[in-house]
Amino acid sequence: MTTIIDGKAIAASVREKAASAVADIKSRHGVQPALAVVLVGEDPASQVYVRNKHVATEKSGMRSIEHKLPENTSEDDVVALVRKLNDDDEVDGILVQLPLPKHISSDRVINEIHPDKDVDGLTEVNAGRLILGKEGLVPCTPQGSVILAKTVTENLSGLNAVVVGRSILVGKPLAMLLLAENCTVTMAHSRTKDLAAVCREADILCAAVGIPRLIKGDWVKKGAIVIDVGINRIEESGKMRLVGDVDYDAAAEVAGAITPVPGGVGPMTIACLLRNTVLAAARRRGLGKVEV
Ligand SMILES: NC(=O)C1=CN([C@@H]2O[C@H](COP(=O)(O)OP(=O)(O)OC[C@H]3O[C@@H](n4cnc5c(N)ncnc54)[C@H](OP(=O)(O)O)[C@@H]3O)[C@@H](O)[C@H]2O)C=CC1
Ligand SMILES: Nc1nc(=O)c2c([nH]1)NC[C@@H]1CN(c3ccc(C(=O)N[C@@H](CCC(=O)O)C(=O)O)cc3)C=[N+]21
Ligand SMILES: [Mg+2]
Repeated sequence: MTTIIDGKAIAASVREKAASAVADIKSRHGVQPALAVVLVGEDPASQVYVRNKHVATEKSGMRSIEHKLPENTSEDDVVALVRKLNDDDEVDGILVQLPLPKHISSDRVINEIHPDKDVDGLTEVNAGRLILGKEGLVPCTPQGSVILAKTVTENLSGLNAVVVGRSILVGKPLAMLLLAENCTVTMAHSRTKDLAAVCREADILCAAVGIPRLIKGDWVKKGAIVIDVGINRIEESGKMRLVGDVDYDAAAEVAGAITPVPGGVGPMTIACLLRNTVLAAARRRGLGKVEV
């Protein structure tokens, strides 16, 4: 039998832990952790995500500060806002929603975020810490993906992990986290030869590509853990629907465990963002160790 990994339920438990840490911080130290989200432009999908983050942040007991800037905002103005948030002692976490409009360098903007407030874990400092095995803020989607895999098998040591996709936001940090779990990691991408054969070797198969149902059922090894990061909006029989990068129905026939889309990795991303914000608040404000 295939286990359908319930990302929504697991995310709810991560969010509960974050909420009780927030309550604890409030009662013991009288401070309310705060997350600032910066959204530039009117991309509909980004607006939905930012809205969801806002609701989840407030539900956890933290303060949510939204900065919505028009599409034509200059790079310098976005950088100026990030610097202002860096200097604001009440702000614990800063998230700049990606993608940014084309005239703005996301690399420049992201690296202006103070590493201790970088709850997305995307700055050079946090990416460096991850690769060096030092403590830092870990990107949310990869973090959530590994939590989900570990609900199936707590010990991932020695397993063959294949990560399809090598983006800075997902694929690369996910490969690093799986390596830290002592997996044997293969990173596949658009130039990989015979992707099907590479995938068939995977005990843990992670797809972070952005192509609907790229990964076919017969690319999945029997009993494998399949983590589908992809979020693709497609039109099917006249209706819009969300599908992953994995051909879910076919893959579920062979996988040992699989994440659905929606209800898999997506909710974990937001839960881990709350977790990172609590961790950032505790570290920055010198509140000692918090359990999240
Ligand atoms: N669930 C969640 O919370 C999140 C979901 N996502 C979703 O995850 C997916 C990936 O996002 P992201 O990493 O930002 O995407 P990017 O577009 O930044 O990266 C896509 C990666 O896929 C690789 N790729 C493209 N085509 C192929 C192919 N035919 N075969 C193998 N590899 C290929 C690219 O390779 P190359 O480097 O060679 O170009 C690249 O490394 C998207 O569907 C996105 O919506 C993203 C963030 C969070
Ligand atoms: N700086 C930055 N950090 C990000 O982490 C980031 C980003 N930019 N830009 C866009 C991507 C995408 N992303 C998602 C978050 C939640 C869901 C999510 O909650 N998904 C629900 C469904 C939501 C729906 O119905 O659309 C689910 O899969 O069940 C999906 C995708 C974060 N991203
Ligand atoms: Mg990219």
